[in-house]
Amino acid sequence: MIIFMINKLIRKIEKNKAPIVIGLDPMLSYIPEQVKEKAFREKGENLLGAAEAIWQFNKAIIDATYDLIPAVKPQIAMYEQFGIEGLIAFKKTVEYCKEKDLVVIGDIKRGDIGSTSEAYATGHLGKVTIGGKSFYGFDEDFVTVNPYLGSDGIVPFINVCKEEKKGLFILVKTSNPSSGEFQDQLVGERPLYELVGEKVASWGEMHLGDSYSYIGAVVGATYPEMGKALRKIMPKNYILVPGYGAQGGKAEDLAPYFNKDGLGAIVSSSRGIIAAYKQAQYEKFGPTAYADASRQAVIDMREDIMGALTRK
Ligand SMILES: O=C(O)c1cc(=O)[nH]c(=O)n1[C@@H]1O[C@H](COP(=O)(O)O)[C@@H](O)[C@H]1O
Repeated sequence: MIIFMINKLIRKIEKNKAPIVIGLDPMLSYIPEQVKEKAFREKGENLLGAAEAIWQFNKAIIDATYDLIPAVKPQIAMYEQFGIEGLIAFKKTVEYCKEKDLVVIGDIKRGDIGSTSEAYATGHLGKVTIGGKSFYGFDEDFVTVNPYLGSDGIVPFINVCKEEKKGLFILVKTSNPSSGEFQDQLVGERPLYELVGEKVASWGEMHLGDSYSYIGAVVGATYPEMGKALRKIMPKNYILVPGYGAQGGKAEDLAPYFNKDGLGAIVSSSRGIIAAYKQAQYEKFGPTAYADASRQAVIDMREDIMGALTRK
């Protein structure tokens, strides 16, 4: 029997005691020289070589951490910047993570009108039919989506999720400094992010896995007061919480994003994990043991967050 990915995600979070996700955002500047040199030697100092370097970099980090974590979140822009070669590295990364039984959240932040959204949803979560056969495109388990175009943009994604037993994380309140420019605007007396949160809650009620909906939300770690309010508004939606670490989000601020059952949120960190070897704290590993530094950073992040939840 195929189970909803949200149920698998929760099961893995509970098993690993780790409500965390590693963001695979491989900027070339994060990749140690020896990895780049080898890739350039083998494939050329060009788009193909760069794509090879990010793939090899990802693979080593996945190998060093997959037993500790429930999920990864590759951010597609970091691959797209290398054109088709980068997208092939994205696809290889998704496939490899799935082989390691990780839940893959494709951070693609799509949102468009109906038929175009349908094509995005098909390409990233569903399958296309060609002749008499069906083919999966990128085949992630969840994707991030932007709700600015309203239901027309979101419903095609929900339909594919229902069919494929996959899921979404819809942007509700983002972690970046200017997120308030639009998201905090009052509509009547309510900020827009709360209205979006209510809509996400109602989509969630209609699309439940076991205990939680497969329609999740994104709420940045950098706005804990808003996180607290949104937790109440969206009790059954899983919240993806980016902004921990590099953007300043702290573990002690994260407890309100979780429900009383200890579930309901998954905290994301990209640079803080994949470029850990560059931080003073992990200096002893050096660039050659970059994947070991990432493993240690995952262990530390898990302890930091679980510690804050226990003190809650
Ligand atoms: O959807 C996201 O993941 C996301 C939403 C948001 O509000 N803020 C945010 O930073 N992100 C993503 O989370 C990652 C942040 O990376 P770090 O700041 O390095 O942990 C990037 O891939 C962002 O695109």
